[in-house]
Amino acid sequence: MSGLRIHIREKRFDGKTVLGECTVEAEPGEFIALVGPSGAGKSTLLSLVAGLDEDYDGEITWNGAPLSNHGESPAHMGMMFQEPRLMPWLSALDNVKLAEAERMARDHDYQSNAARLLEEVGLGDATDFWPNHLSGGMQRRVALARAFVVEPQLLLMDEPFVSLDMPTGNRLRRSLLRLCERQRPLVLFVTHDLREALALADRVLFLGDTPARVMLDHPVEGARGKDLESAEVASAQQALLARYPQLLSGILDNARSDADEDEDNA
Ligand SMILES: Nc1ncnc2c1ncn2[C@@H]1O[C@H](COP(=O)(O)OP(=O)(O)OP(=O)(O)O)[C@@H](O)[C@H]1O
Repeated sequence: MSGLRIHIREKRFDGKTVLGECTVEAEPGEFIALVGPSGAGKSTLLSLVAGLDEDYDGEITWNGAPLSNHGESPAHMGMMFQEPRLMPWLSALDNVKLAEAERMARDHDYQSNAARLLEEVGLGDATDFWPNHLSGGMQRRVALARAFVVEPQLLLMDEPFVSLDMPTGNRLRRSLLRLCERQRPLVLFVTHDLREALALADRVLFLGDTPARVMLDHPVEGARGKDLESAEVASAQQALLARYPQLLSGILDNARSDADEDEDNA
């Protein structure tokens, strides 16, 4: 098949099975959100796909070939995490260029896309800034540009916009969708915010149970890029909650306690 196929039979940490039987198939260009209660194994699953952890029983393939971090990966892969993980001694531009280094070494005619990507995410005037002179939202923009500069066929995102204020998060979500529209990567996007999943994704996968497995594969109605705070997203969330109350209670409890924490910190 074309695209991504994940078949995990088992993933253990310290003798404890964290992921059980999990199968996910996804086509190139799809945007898939992965949600589930805290500790369900979302980040673990992403790190297996990223090849950061190869100690598991199962197979992960891209267009039928093993997707491995060793040697040449069959899919250009982009990643973005909760923390922007920028090199503090490099400018914004050089941080993005760093992700192109391998490609530049391989292809001497390759022209850097780093400046154009920074322009696209709204940082055209800040390319020479050091990370510690950038706001948290701007640092995430650099990380977003860096994820896309490799023109990824597969983009792995682990809560990339968590703990940003709503307007900053919304601007980043819009930038992400614009870049997706142009480059059409397959996106695996981990979030604990069900509204964010319903606003961005084509499909939402719910990871849950012990050991974790995919408990629900939910196609999202409507176009990508809904407003997180819209009535459309609220009613989609309500409908899901009414249909799968047991499944979603853990996720919504997380979201509520995060919101309480944000209020306490405000
Ligand atoms: N390196 C590790 N060593 C041991 N246990 C680990 C390790 N990484 C994760 N775990 C355990 O695996 C389980 C799944 O963790 P994971 O971080 O993947 O969950 P998650 O769904 O991403 O959670 P959250 O939403 O809180 O980030 C948890 O019980 C966690 O404690």
